[in-house]
Amino acid sequence: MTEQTETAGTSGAASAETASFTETVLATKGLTIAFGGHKAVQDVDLEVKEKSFTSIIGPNGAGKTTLFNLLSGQLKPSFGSIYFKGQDVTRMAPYERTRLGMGRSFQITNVFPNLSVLENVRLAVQSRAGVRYNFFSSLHRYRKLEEEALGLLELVRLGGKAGALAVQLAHGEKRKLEIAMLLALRAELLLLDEPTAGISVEEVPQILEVIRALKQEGSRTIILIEHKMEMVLDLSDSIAVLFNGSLLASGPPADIMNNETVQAAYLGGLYDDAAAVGIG
Ligand SMILES: Nc1ncnc2c1ncn2[C@@H]1O[C@H](COP(=O)(O)OP(=O)(O)OP(=O)(O)O)[C@@H](O)[C@H]1O
Repeated sequence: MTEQTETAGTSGAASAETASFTETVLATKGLTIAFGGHKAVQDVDLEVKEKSFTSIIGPNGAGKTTLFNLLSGQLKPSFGSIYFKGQDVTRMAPYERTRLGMGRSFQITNVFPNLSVLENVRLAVQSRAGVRYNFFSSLHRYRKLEEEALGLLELVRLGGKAGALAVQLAHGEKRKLEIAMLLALRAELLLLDEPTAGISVEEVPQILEVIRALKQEGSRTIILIEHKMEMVLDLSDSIAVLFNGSLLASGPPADIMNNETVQAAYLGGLYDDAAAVGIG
């Protein structure tokens, strides 16, 4: 059922407006998970190029979040494998994947509500540095950690809130803080699961701006689950369409829009956001 349209970089001759990506950073082979008799993710072969921006779309219940749970290690597959930078991570625990550079925002559980925004990010930087290096004791090194934390807060447009308590942040600002803490862990692969879900309409453009800034900075691979199609089309180098747990198609946005299998699914009334996508 899977129809692979040409993905950016796989041809070696990407179009003028599409960046060229060569290295595969994440791959799944035959990834499947069944809950009882129901296959929520079925035989998914996904290939994500290093430093590319991929969106995963599909109707409610298509298996998008389940796929993320498999990628981040919250769930173990019934069949299939996951490779990160060529290494088989299928059986690794979530924290091991995080250490390798796979980052998912909700894994950030250590937001201290009564510490400042800056202190939260500084602690995340420190915990990463503490894992990889020796304990930081000197004031000079402490200031380095704080500088890094401040830089990350600027990147997520939270520099002006550095001194605020985390508990005082608006919902959208909390999302930005989570992203900053994820960046503090030096995640090379960011798994962003509907970052605009549940935030106010006014805050959506700010989250979009942060995600666009991360993309433009260009040092990370980003996979986004998102229902807001204008955002998906604006940001994505590649789109993967999930349908009933299967990968229906993947490729550059223009190819996905023109893909007959995707169109048939949309025109069949099986996809709620058809109008937003502009198909049909
Ligand atoms: N732990 C679980 N046990 C049983 N069924 C599950 C479990 N997790 C997910 N499912 C089922 O797997 C299917 C895929 O769910 P999933 O949440 O991954 O979809 P989704 O594409 O993320 O949907 P949405 O866009 O609504 O978030 C659904 O039918 C869901 O009910």
